[in-house]
Amino acid sequence: MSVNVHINSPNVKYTDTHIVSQYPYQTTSVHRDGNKVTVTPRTTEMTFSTERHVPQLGVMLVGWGGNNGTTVTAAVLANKRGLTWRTKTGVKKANYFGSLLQASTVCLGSGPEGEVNVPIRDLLPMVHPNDIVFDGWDISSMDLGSAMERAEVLDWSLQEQLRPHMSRMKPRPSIYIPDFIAANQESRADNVLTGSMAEQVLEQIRADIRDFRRSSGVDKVIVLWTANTERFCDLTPGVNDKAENLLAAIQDGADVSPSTLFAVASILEGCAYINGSPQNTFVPGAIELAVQKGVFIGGDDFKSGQTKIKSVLVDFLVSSGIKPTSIVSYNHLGNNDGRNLSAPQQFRSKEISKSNVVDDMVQSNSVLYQPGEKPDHCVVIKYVPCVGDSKRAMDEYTSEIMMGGTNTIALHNTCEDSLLATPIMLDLVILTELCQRVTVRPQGEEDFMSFHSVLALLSFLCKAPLVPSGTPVINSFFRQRTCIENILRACLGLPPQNHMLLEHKLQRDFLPPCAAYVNGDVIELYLLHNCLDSVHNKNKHSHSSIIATKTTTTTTTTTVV
Ligand SMILES: NC(=O)c1ccc[n+]([C@@H]2O[C@H](COP(=O)([O-])OP(=O)(O)OC[C@H]3O[C@@H](n4cnc5c(N)ncnc54)[C@H](O)[C@@H]3O)[C@@H](O)[C@H]2O)c1
Ligand SMILES: O=P([O-])([O-])O[C@@H]1[C@@H](O)[C@H](O)[C@@H](O)[C@H](O)[C@@H]1O
Repeated sequence: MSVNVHINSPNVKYTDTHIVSQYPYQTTSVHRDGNKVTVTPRTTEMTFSTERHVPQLGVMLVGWGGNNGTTVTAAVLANKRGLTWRTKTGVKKANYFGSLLQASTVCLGSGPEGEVNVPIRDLLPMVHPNDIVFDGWDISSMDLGSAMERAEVLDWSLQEQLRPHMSRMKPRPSIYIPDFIAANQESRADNVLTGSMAEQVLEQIRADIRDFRRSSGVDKVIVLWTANTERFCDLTPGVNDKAENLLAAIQDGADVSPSTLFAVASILEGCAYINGSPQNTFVPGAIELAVQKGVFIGGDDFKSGQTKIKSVLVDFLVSSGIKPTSIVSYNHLGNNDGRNLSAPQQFRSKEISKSNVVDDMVQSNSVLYQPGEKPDHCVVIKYVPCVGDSKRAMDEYTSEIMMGGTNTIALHNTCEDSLLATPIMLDLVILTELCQRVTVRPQGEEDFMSFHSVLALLSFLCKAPLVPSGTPVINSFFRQRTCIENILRACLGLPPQNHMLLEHKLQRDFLPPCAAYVNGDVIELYLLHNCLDSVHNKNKHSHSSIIATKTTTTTTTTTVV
């Protein structure tokens, strides 16, 4: 059941069309001079505005017939229909476990009932995954019912219920340039476009997007790449360094990857484009084109299992003052992704995205690491057909501890790769769509502005976060998650989650700065304003004048206590 979160505060205004919040954005400016560090707090008053109308969202998947593409489509259908199915361990029910937005919660504060936690999806008006309409392309012509069977991800008793619906879905013919993916994929390629690169991209793919938007009646379309991992492409001045050069290169049929071609077509159609694979799809020319058109792009490479754990474990170790000195990540998998990754150039793309995920955490701790010092880090991926989509990940983390000690953590993690990736795909498109409805006006600015076209907020969901030039790349799991939570809180005028719980740490009866009361399915939040330094204490030595603004269903009362 969803929860209706309503913020009672003079700093938040609910109009018919928008939620408008006033938000003091507090940061610090730091200057180091030798071993002296000067820290200057800064506050910038911001106005956040979020459109309340949730559009009908269409998602076009590149690689729709693959394990992830079929599984996400099946999962949404199963949830939408409330399907259950019998397995050897009992009856299973469709759900969205693994989704940050659908299956994880945030604490809104505390009240008479204690802490109140609600699903992230209930913080702001968001697309519900059940309402997403799918379409897409694949170089394999197999219908989605048969492709779901080929994927061998979902229980057969569920597949039987879904097959009549999935079999009617047929991937559109796609752009196929064999040199970018493993040669072993050629046997699938029976559904490919012909004609020049420009005709395929600037005419057919763009026409497909327009056709889907018209025929499905969706309000907006987001394109997501979940096709095979490509080799990296060369960054070539005059070819992909600028938007105009990239468009010219496409006209000339130059060395442009299918994933970049889909990016260009999507951007030109005004559709956000997300890259779920590790290759360098977003060449400088594609990024420039997205900025010019004011279209969101995001990626790279879904962060689903082994790497997600790495971004947690290394954060835990380094934040605990323990020094990882060696990280060995081995995994084997037997799905078609693993088959494609068995080719050296495709493996190299994945090795890069899986290897850089600890850099920010390591570089943050100069007590443990000298400048430039890093743990040994080895990534191995092997293709073992027998295990199918049930990837086996084995990791060994060796760390230095106190007084020359050594700590070794060994993990064995069996991931149903596609069942870990598909909730992430849903979070990516739903978060992107929400960000398309958020604008911000910093104090002193005339107009509201959108987030930068390179949507860094998606970092939590990606192994190799794409960020605007000059922006720090954050891989730490908890920093990434807190970033999303606090930005959503800012849209509601709520302060960042600080976990201080001072109301429980001071030897006084201290009213929480943000009180939450559960009233049926409505969560009422009470923000205390002008909360002064002094508070009541039990022997009444100090004066208190906390102003609480409380809006009840009928009247607004301001109480001075
Ligand atoms: N846990 C995960 O599953 C996970 C995590 C992170 C990243 N990824 C990445 O997601 C992608 C998809 O993974 P998967 O397990 O679904 O792989 P998959 O091989 O099952 O599916 C990929 C699909 O893309 C199709 N394809 C290849 N080239 C295409 C093109 N040019 N146009 C359209 N379709 C094309 C293939 O025919 C195939 O159906 C891979 O790049 C993988 O590395 C997966
Ligand atoms: O689990 P994770 O590391 O996030 O990501 C997975 C890799 O471990 C695996 O080797 C690869 O085949 C998958 O495509 C996915 O990238």
